[in-house]
Amino acid sequence: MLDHTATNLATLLDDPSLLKTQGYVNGAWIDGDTGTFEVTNPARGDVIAEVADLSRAQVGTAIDAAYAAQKEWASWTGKERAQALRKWFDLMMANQKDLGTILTAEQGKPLNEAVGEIAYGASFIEFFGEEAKRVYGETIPGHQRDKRITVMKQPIGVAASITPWNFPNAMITRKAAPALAAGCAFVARPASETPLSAIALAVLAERAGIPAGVFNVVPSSSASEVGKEFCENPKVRKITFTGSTEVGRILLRQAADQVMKCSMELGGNAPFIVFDDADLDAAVEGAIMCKFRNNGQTCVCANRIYVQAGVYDAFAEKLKAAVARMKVGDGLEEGTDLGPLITTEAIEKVQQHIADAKSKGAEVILGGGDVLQGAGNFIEPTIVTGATRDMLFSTDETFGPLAPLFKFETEDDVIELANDTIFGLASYFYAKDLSRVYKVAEALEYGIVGVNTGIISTEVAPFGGVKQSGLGREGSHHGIEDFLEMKYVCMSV
Ligand SMILES: NC(=O)C1=CN([C@@H]2O[C@H](COP(=O)(O)OP(=O)(O)OC[C@H]3O[C@@H](n4cnc5c(N)ncnc54)[C@H](OP(=O)(O)O)[C@@H]3O)[C@@H](O)[C@H]2O)C=CC1
Ligand SMILES: O=C(O)[C@H](O)CS(=O)(=O)O
Repeated sequence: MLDHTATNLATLLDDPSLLKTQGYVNGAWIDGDTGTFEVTNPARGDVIAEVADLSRAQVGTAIDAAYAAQKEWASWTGKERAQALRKWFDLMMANQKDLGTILTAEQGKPLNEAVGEIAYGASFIEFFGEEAKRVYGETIPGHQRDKRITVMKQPIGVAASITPWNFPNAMITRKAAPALAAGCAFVARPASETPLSAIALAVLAERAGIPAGVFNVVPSSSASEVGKEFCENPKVRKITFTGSTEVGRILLRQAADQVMKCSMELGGNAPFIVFDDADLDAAVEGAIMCKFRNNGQTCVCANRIYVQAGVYDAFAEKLKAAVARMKVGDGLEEGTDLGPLITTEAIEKVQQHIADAKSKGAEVILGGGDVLQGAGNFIEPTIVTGATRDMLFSTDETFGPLAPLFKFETEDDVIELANDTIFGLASYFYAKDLSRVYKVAEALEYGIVGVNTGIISTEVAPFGGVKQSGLGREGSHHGIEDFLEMKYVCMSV
């Protein structure tokens, strides 16, 4: 474990100019009217930056700038917007390691995961740059001999985003890319824990020649005030949010007053099912990636692991051996598999879930949730067996390195168990029998089903949830529709 010296982030970068701490509004770098707020490295506990704390009035100014810039941006051809987005993509990839270092320093994930997130985030800009040229309309045969009907799609206007700390780059680009490709202007409010990655995106947007006012970043310590400005300002026509279902409900209620279009990527509670006929080694590998990516801090992480009785003990032993080999440490350190959790509250939630499970009869076969020594938010990964549906992790998202193993007997039993949640984002199962694969994939009530894989995230597919996991889809050619309005023209000839 590192001795937790100060991070001195700028000294770790090839291009320290990527490390800015101001807001980016209408093409200008601005300080916050309400001072600054601190950003800390969750692995070392040291303050790595003091970031501009923009006021609600300054967020309003950013919205005004976006409103003023949007019409001109929408007048560009799809190809012209595509060329600007391509330059932004190229700059992100050229600065991938620096962007990853900034991300790890403020969020904590291992550097290889952070660098991977940059490529994932950039892939949305590349993909939707291409889609900018394919916003097609249609003609419809008239309902009367003298009528002609054409349908056109136009950008919705100003879109505003609120995003979480767990993917500080990709959650912004997954929204900004389709918005800008569609001809919208964008105001991004990043999580207060991780604003530096968003600001670095603005540095590169400016270098890519994206016009002033089209892409704005408004760091702020007050999320609720910014959320209210986004929902109450009549110049904003779309709010797009990634985060907890609880906050999603707040924003939906606030947006209702203006009947604002909303995209919501909310909480999850993913089941990960291992059938008797699964390739056990593949299932263990998939469980490791699905459960421990970002140290369990993703909305698509396996939250409940169901293993059929015939392979339960073998799977538990294999998983325990694999997790025991994982290294907990500073994400900036070579060889780290599991970084810190984002806050001490996140640690307490994992410990609460472990204590609850033990009190209801679960057995800890690895770990136990002890905090590891050092200034960072480090906690040992834990596996429990004997998990049952009355335990907290059956209904609540753990959002940390806890793998609860549930035993099940039949296919019908596990489908009922898997679907018994208010959430419906991601689900996974390992099996070989083809008819079982088809039946289970159709029966799972989720927006995403991973079959014999633990990683489902890609820019080419429509990411999103059903039930209380959200509204709308991000990624794939569907993703741009959320930033377009459809209009038809009925003409008498
Ligand atoms: N479906 C998905 O793709 C994802 C879902 N999530 C879910 O989010 C949760 C974990 O992420 P977490 O960041 O803690 O979630 P939160 O919902 O607490 O925060 C998400 C964002 O919303 C902001 N926020 C908080 N309260 C308000 C408010 N009243 N009005 C406007 N904005 C607000 C936060 O700001 P600040 O941090 O500055 O307080 C942050 O930027 C988990 O439940 C996880 O499943 C997370 C990521 C992806
Ligand atoms: O915030 C998240 O958890 C992401 O949506 C998960 S993913 O898209 O990176 O898989």
